[in-house]
Amino acid sequence: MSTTVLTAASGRPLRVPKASSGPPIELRRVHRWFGDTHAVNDVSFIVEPGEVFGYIGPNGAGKTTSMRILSTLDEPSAGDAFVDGFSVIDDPDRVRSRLGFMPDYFGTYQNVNVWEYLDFFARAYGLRGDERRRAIAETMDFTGLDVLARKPIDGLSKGMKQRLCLGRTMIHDPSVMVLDEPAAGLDPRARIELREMISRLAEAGKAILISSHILTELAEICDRVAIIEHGQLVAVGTVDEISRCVEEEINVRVRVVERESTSGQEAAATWLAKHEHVDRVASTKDGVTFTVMAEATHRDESLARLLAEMVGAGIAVVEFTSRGKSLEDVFLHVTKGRVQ
Ligand SMILES: Nc1ncnc2c1ncn2[C@@H]1O[C@H](COP(=O)(O)OP(=O)(O)OP(=O)(O)O)[C@@H](O)[C@H]1O
Repeated sequence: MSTTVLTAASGRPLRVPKASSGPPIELRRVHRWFGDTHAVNDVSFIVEPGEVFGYIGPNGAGKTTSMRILSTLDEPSAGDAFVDGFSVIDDPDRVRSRLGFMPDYFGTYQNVNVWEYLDFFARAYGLRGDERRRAIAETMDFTGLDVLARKPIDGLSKGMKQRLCLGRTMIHDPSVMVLDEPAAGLDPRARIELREMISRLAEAGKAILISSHILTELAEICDRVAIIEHGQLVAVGTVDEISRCVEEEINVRVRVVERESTSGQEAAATWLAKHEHVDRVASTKDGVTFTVMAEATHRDESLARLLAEMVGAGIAVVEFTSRGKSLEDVFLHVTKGRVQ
C-alpha cells in the first residue's frame, strides 16, 4: 500500500489510505446472467494500489454491470470480486467501507446545498463529529468546491456537479474508487480538471477503475486498460501493448513537384505501386494516395522510413500527410463494434 500523502488543491495533505489485506481490486472469473443475456462472461483482472485502470467497451458490453458487482450493488451469478481482499459476496459491508462508487447518473436533490450534500454522505458512511467536519472540509478543498459550500446543488454547472459527485465518492477516504463514465458530458476544461483530480487520487495510492467512451481521455490517464465486449475481456494491457497487437492500415497522401518533361506524380505512383508495404495506390487531383501497413506503435518510424526511401529514389516530395489509428480506431478494431 502506498504511503503517499494525498494533497488537496491547496497543497494541504489529506488522509492516507488504510492498510489492505489483498489487491485493492480483483475480479475473479465473474459471470452475470440476466435471463439469456450473459452480461459479464468470465471476467478477471486485478488493479494495483495507485493504478488508474480504464474499462472500455461499447454500449451494453457489461462495464456498468461489473462495476455494480464490485461495488456490492449487484451480485455475480458465478465467480467473486474482492476489494482489499474482502469478498463482495461474503463481506459486502467491509467492501463498502473501502470503496467509493461514482455512478454515471448524478441524482440531484431540491433545496440541498453543497455542504449539506457532503454532510449527508459523510454521515451515511458513519463519520462523526470532528472526523466528519474534517472529511467535508478536505473533500471541498480537494474538489475546489469550498467556495460553493452554500450553493444549492441544483444550480451547479455539470462540471461542478461531477466534482461534487467525485467528492461524495471520496468522502470516507476509500482505498478503491469506481468511476462510471465520469467524463461524460463535460466540457474540455472540466474534463482536464477531472483528469487532474483522478491523477492526484491515484498518486495518493488509491486504486481507480474508470469506464469511459472517451477513449483518448483514458489513454492519457490510465496506466492500463481492459477492453470488454459482449461481456468478455478481449484485451488487457497498457495502451501501447494493446496498440502493438493491432497492425494498422495508414492512409497516406503525397504531393510531388511536377517536372516539365515528365509527370512527377505518375512516377511517384509507379514507384509506390512496386513497394512491398504499400497498397491501393491511386493518382488523384490532390496527389497520390495509398495505404501502408505498420504496427500501430511503430507507425511514425514506418512512415519516416518510407518518406526517406521516396526522397532517396529521386521523388521530389513537397507534402506527405497521413491518417492513422487513434485509440478509438484501435478500440473499434479490437471490438469489431459488436454489442449485445
Ligand atoms: N437489470 C438488468 N436486467 C436485464 N438486463 C440487463 C440489466 N442490466 C444490464 N442488462 C444487460 O446487460 C448487458 C450489459 O449492460 P451494461 O449496462 O453492463 O453495459 P455497459 O457496458 O455498461 O453499457 P453502457 O456503456 O451503455 O452503459 C446489456 O445487454 C444490458 O441490456
